[in-house]
Amino acid sequence: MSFTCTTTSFPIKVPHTLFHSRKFNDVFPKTQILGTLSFSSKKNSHLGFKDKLSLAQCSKTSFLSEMDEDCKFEVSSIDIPDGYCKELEIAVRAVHMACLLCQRVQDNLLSKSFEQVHSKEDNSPVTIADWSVQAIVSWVLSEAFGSENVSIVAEEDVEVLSKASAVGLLEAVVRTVNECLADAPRFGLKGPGTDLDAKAVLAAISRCNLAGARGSKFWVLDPVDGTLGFVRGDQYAIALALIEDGEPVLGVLGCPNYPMKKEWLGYQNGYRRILSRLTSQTSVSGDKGSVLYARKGGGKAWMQPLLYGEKNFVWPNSAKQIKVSSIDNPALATFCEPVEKANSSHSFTAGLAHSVGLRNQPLRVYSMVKYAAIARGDAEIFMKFASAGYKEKIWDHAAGVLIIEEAGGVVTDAGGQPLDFSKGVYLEGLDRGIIACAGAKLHEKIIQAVDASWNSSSL
Ligand SMILES: Nc1ncnc2c1ncn2[C@@H]1O[C@H](COP(=O)(O)OS(=O)(=O)O)[C@@H](OP(=O)(O)O)[C@H]1O
Ligand SMILES: [Mg+2]
Repeated sequence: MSFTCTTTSFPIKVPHTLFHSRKFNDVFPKTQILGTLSFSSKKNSHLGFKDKLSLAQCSKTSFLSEMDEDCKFEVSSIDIPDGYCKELEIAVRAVHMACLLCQRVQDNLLSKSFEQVHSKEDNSPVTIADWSVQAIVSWVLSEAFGSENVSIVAEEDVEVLSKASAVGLLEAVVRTVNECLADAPRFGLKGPGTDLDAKAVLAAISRCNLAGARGSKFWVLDPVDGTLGFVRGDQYAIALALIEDGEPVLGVLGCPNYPMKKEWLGYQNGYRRILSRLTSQTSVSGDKGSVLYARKGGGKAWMQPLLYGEKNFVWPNSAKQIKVSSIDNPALATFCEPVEKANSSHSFTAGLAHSVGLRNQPLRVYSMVKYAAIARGDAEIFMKFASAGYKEKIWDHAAGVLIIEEAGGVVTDAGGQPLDFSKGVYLEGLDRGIIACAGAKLHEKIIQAVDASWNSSSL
């Protein structure tokens, strides 16, 4: 028996069949069923109850006194996600609002002009959607929890927006933010009452700062992940996570162009752009867009459709549970990777795919939608091998990692270690690259293949 728990009432993991046996009830008369969860772990596999464990609530004292020598099964405490309910709901609602904001901006961008795309100091693109989403999420979280209690680490700053030459740009951001906040009541959130002025919008954006990443609890936001996909009319994501003690505890991923059904994901690079020009917004809207979320320790991940038309958002908004794929044979698996060669070596992954017998063409998708694809079971493997010297940022991974893990998958660096969110804005100490898989067996194979081919690669 192994558990460490100091409370008097605590959850335990018990093999499902044993839980329902008379023996168990005799031994633990005071147990109360909390639910059933799927579970598969090496630690428990010797029990022969690999995939179904019941979640029971016991009192520690009765547990200890009534545990007898005949009971030769392993019990350990479970991290039940009883906290963060409010945080999760607010975060999901805010991301839904951000998705609709982004859809409006993207449609406008595609139908009118690309002049609305600006360059940051590092030459990466940024649009009014990036600043507006950051302002919205920052404002909503601060209103809900009090700005003094909320620390947000996010990608954008106000440098470009604050320049005298950017007055028109700032006006566009303020307009976009207010349009979006006017919709807050539809999402069950309180709006500001009167429009925010430029000063308030800039304050909301700059309230997010990188220093927060050193704290023990902070939100991390990528307002528009995959900006290149966004400006090209393709996939992108809004990624929000809550980090506590260096680990993501909540993850929310808005994927405005990833429909509840997977069909369109495979049509890359411009298919959606063409589609959106050929069809009216209303005719395609019902089929596109989803928001995924998970809470650490819940053993469940969820997906909701975006809100359309005049409807009001009513929690849990037709949430469907999502699970990773059960495919564990590389020959049948599909792997995703970044679209741009500059962001991950396509030649290395092609060699690696060949070496493990992966036959399907890689699914090249912009943004953290790749994490969503694994969590939803639409692909089995995600690999990213950036060039030497590039340091991965926490906001590009936190939400996706948690959602995949809770959907039943595995995410580590290429050395098999969990990603470390405790060292500031970068994933410090990351070994070579990132590997996310639908299951442990596939993951093991990919890790071994990386080891076998790494030295002969040019990475
Ligand atoms: N050189 C280099 N190598 C690796 N990664 C980089 C690099 N430069 C940027 N980035 C970060 O990658 C984010 C986009 O990753 P993707 O997986 O979406 O790539 S791709 O657009 O599909 O090619 C991208 O996120 P966004 O800036 O939000 O788009 C960056 O944070
Ligand atoms: Mg990003």
